[in-house]
Amino acid sequence: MTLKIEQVRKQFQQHVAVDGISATIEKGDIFGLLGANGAGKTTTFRMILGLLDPTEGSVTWEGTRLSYKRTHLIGYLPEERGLYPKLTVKEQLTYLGRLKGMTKPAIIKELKHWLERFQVPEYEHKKVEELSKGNQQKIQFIAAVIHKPELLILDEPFSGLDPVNSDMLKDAVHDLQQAGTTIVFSSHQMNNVEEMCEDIIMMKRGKAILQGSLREIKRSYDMKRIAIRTDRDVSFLQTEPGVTSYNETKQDIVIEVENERVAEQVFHQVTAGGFVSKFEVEEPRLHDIFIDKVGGEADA
Ligand SMILES: Nc1ncnc2c1ncn2[C@@H]1O[C@H](COP(=O)(O)OP(=O)(O)OP(=O)(O)O)[C@@H](O)[C@H]1O
Repeated sequence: MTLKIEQVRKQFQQHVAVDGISATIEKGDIFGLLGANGAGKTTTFRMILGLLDPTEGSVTWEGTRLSYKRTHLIGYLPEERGLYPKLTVKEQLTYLGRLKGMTKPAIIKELKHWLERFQVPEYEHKKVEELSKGNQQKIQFIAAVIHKPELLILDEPFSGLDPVNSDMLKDAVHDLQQAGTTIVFSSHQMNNVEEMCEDIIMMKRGKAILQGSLREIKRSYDMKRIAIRTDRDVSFLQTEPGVTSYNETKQDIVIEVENERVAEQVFHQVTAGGFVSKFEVEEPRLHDIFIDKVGGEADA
């Protein structure tokens, strides 16, 4: 089961929201879609789901176009949460499960399983409006997965969740992946993306500015962070060409350098003067790559 996005473009009047995105996502992958606010992530999701027609290009699942009619194949956690506040959790999920073609006993069985798993079995008979935002999010997640979709699209699944709930959701997503579900998700929280994805696309103003395996991206990225531990004074590094930042933490001096060549140079300078107990070149964090590539400002 392959999800294929080919040269997809979406134009709203004069505005190009998505501009020539391509990606191949294999069965059982967890694929990350990153970008600042307004970069085009939700628009891309809507095209994958068949809720929006691309202006150009195509999205196919096993060679055929996805449409919301093939709804049993797809699970979607939208960014704008869409639960009915006055319905109980059971009523809500029964309604949504029926739309996905499930029988009532199957819905109840799955619902109980998920509520147990999320440690909130007592929510079955609570109205959605009585639940906190984070807990509503868990219910919305259950709504996206209750019918065991083959393709799961999660738009900002971790927003608003505390660390415990966030971990619970991550475990659930991992288990679904193990069971063969193909998962595409967006997140502004780079640590979540680092933990979960093998492949990513980073979007800016509708275009892919970085794409591929996260490991390769990090390996090839020039920006390097170095942690140094020594009793010697290395403050001369502050004005060293190629050193882009210098910070003294409690134990280490942490600097950032432009590339590997500068890292080598710094190594020779620092070690020439005597004993250094630590000199560690770390991979760049996705957070730093994001800031470097996308910048601080939103795209909208
Ligand atoms: N129906 C629409 N009509 C006109 N413009 C739209 C429409 N939908 C989205 N846009 C524009 O397309 C751009 C991309 O929006 P999109 O919602 O895909 O971004 P996003 O990456 O999901 O952002 P966020 O992280 O804030 O959710 C934005 O500039 C937005 O204003």
